[in-house]
Amino acid sequence: MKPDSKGKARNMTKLSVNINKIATLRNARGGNIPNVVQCALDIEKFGAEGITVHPRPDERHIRYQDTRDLKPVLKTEFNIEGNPVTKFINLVLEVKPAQVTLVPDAEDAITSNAGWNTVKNKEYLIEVISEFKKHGIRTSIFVDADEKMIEGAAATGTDRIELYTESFAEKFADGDKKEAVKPYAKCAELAHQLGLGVNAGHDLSLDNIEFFKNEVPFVDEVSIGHALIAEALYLGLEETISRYLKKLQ
Ligand SMILES: CC(=O)[C@@H](O)[C@H](O)COP(=O)(O)O
Ligand SMILES: NCC(=O)COP(=O)(O)O
Repeated sequence: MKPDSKGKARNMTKLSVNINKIATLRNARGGNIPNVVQCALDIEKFGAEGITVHPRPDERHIRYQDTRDLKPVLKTEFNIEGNPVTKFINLVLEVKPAQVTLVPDAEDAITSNAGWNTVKNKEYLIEVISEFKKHGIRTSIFVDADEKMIEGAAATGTDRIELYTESFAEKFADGDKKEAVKPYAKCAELAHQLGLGVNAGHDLSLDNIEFFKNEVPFVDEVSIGHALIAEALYLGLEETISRYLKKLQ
């Protein structure tokens, strides 16, 4: 932990790179260019501290087989995200990543578009989370920055929450930075008090990450994909990752 400008304890925030979009590019031609596994290894070499994938039921980007191919070769933390339908649960129990992030996304969702209602789904989440934890897999659940949902998450036995940052990113882009980040800072503080680890992700970018990191305490990890891969088109993966790492120090 290092103190920030206000003297508050800050932990180091790990960068986990979501490689879904690399798989999207590969799938566009049906071959193996770019090679998703090789890209993940290079991303690790460039300093990322984790690799995130979000296999969706239609396997439009990351395929279930990709997760099996990645697991034995990755050296950093492997995080698999998804809706815990039976097929997904079985995959995670087979692959055994360091972390599973549960996301309540509908099959036809273009991307993740909501956090869990942790109060309504409490029993279901308790059941799924305990199964993953029994197998030594750290759990995280995707939630909106809503204090009731954080309290509900703590009651499920999850190790961490992932704050769904789309609304922060949207308001930040509109210029309302302070207001945008307020609920996230509150919820991260509350999660920490309740003994939960804090992750964050969705629409984070080189533009907004430093502000988020500086304003929101106790963030253990951010997972970033869409913007990072788009930025890398101009900067290259190595330079892009190095810029994120500097902003997350
Ligand atoms: C959980 C989350 O926030 C998503 O951003 C996600 O993992 C990205 O998924 P797509 O690549 O399918 O948009
Ligand atoms: N968990 C969020 C994630 O993995 C990446 O989201 P995005 O940067 O692609 O929006």
